[in-house]
Amino acid sequence: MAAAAPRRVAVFPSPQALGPALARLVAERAAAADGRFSLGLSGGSLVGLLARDLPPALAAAAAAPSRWLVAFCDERLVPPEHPESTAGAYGTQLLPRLLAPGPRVLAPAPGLPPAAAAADYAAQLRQAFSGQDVPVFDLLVLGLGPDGHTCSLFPGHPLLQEEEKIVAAITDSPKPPPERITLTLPVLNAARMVVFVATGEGKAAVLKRILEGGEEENPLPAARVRPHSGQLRWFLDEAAAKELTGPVEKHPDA
Ligand SMILES: O=C(O)[C@H](O)[C@@H](O)[C@H](O)[C@H](O)COP(=O)(O)O
Repeated sequence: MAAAAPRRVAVFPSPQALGPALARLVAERAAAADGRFSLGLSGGSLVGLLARDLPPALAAAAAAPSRWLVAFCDERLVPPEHPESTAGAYGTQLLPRLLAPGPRVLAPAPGLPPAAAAADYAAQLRQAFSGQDVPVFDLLVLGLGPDGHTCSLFPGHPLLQEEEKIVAAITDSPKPPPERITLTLPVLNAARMVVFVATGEGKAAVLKRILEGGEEENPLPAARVRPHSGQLRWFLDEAAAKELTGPVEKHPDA
């Protein structure tokens, strides 16, 4: 495996303090992007965090996301109006709160079976990132499960070996719903910057293992995210970071 990318670990007192810092980072990366800003978003608790803190951060910078391309790092194959839909959650909670004109949003086509949904989403990405063998996102914001999963890449799953596809289907996700599509590791590792966001005590043990446990023969999915030439950042709250003993950047209350 390639050498680990340099990484920074930032610890905030609470998710409420972390959110504005994450939003500022997104706004800064967008402002620094050359032309279009491509942003990949994950689901779970991130949706609420970004919906709360990204609109004010962009309003403060008077930045409209019209030059943004937003895509989802994984999606649960449920109808968009279903409470488990990541695109649906962003579509109702975040996107309407951004200044117009809004971003271009790529979302998996609803109603397709898993393999066809993955192929369709891969085709959308290939078109949006034409000229690149593997889409290079300016920023990917990833979550972390207590089992070490990220996107819909789960521990021990054959999808961890995927080297050709940029989007893969999964029909046996251990976290429901079982049918999903996900960006693959080659896409995650091609990004210019990856930020993992993990909050809560339930993530503490897995973070200790990923960040301070040393090399493993079969690394957890999140530990396999080591951008080839991009930056790797971790945004944690104190509860999630409570088992870490190595150096971290401590941030005061925002
Ligand atoms: O489908 C999903 O659930 C997400 O895309 C997944 O990758 C998520 O980011 C992690 O499971 C963390 O979720 P929480 O932040 O809600 O713990």
